[in-house]
Amino acid sequence: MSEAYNPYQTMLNVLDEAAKKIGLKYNDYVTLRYPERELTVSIPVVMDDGRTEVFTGYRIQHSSSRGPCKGGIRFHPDVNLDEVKALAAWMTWKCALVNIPYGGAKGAVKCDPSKMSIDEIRRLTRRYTAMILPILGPEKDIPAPDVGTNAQIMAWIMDTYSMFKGYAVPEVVTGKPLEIGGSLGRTEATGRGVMFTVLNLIEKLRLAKENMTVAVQGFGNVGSIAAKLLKDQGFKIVAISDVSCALYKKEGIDIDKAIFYAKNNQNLLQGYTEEGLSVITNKELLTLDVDILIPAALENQITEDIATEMGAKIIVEAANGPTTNMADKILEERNIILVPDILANAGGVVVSYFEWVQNEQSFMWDEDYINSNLEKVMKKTFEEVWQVHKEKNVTLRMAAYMVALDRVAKAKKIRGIFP
Ligand SMILES: NC(=O)C1=CN([C@@H]2O[C@H](COP(=O)(O)OP(=O)(O)OC[C@H]3O[C@@H](n4cnc5c(N)ncnc54)[C@H](OP(=O)(O)O)[C@@H]3O)[C@@H](O)[C@H]2O)C=CC1
Ligand SMILES: O=C(O)CCC(=O)C(=O)O
Repeated sequence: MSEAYNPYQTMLNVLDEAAKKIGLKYNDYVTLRYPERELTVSIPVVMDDGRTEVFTGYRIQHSSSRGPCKGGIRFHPDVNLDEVKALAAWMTWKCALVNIPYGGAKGAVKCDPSKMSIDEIRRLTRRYTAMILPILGPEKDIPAPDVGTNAQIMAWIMDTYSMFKGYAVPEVVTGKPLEIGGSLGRTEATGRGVMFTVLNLIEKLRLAKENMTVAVQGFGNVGSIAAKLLKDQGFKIVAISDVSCALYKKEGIDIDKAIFYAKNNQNLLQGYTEEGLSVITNKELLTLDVDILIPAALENQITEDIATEMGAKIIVEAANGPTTNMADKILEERNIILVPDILANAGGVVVSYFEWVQNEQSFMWDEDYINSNLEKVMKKTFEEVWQVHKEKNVTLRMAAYMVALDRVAKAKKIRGIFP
């Protein structure tokens, strides 16, 4: 991976610039350039054919200054340490930005769940959990779903942790099934937060949502739900994609039908048909002439060349880290508005926080209460970022980092650096 595309370096570049802009001296924030703790584990798993395979896993805790570390677990064949370090740091900034009492963490296992049986995934999850267990806990570090993981995997994490403790500890993980203490609204929360972000932005820009065109890259938990909720709001979703293919329809794709199809086709869009639908390339999707582009897949998708050819007027980052530093500069020069990941996709961790609070209280909130509180948090956070963006004449990404870093640096300063 070249330096420019190293997600941790991407994060550091923005962090350093934000620190300068809010007047922090190097000593005031240097510790935030490093994760507090990095754990790499080798996870032996007996595969269905009797072979023992050893997988590499990580759990990175970037910061615990504002509370327990918090962040998802990714199962993906291409994960690497710097990527997980970046994802952990982005969690610190995201939790601070939406002002919930958490620090940031992220975990990952280098594996391809699409090529593994359910039993192999369960054995891998349980062994990985056992190996990172010393640094987990409801008051230490609380995992959640991310790419390649889901509520069932969170249930196995909860069960493995609880077995070691000797009693049920639902609050050790969020994004669990409802039956064991999961929260209503968590599955949809990230996509719903993306939808609120789009609505908050177009209100500021005084644009009417009806028939605004949207392209969504990635059709997993976040992308498919964001697409569905935006379609329900009156937006026209003209393009969607996953690893298997990218699809375009000028009149708008029937998202409910596409979701139903993918669910019954091993979560793949490949083979989906509709009258007027055509297959396009991933690059064509990213550069389509649409009102809004929503990257909802992985990092480093919007590179310099994509940014140069970008046809969208607005980008709302549902994925973590989809845009490189150089692409950011080009988009700014081209006056393409970009709402950054730590704001746009924060809905997931906000409802994770609600889930953790419900578990701590042994009490369940109803879905309307959860969704309306999520809407309030997303609106308030958007307003704060927008104000800094206008007052300081900086991009929305820079404004979001300035707000978040200020909160984390203050917490660190008040607590004092050891000794
Ligand atoms: N889940 C959550 O609550 C949160 C997730 N996020 C971020 O959102 C993003 C998506 O996560 P999530 O939806 O949970 O993950 P999922 O695993 O549910 O879905 C990921 C999707 O991205 C697709 N994809 C992967 N690579 C590409 C590519 N190169 N081009 C097109 N599509 C691609 C996958 O396709 P296929 O299935 O074919 O492999 C899949 O449709 C990630 O960046 C994640 O960190 C952020 C906040 C919270
Ligand atoms: O819900 C959570 O705790 C974290 C979700 C996540 O991994 C993310 O926001 O990137």
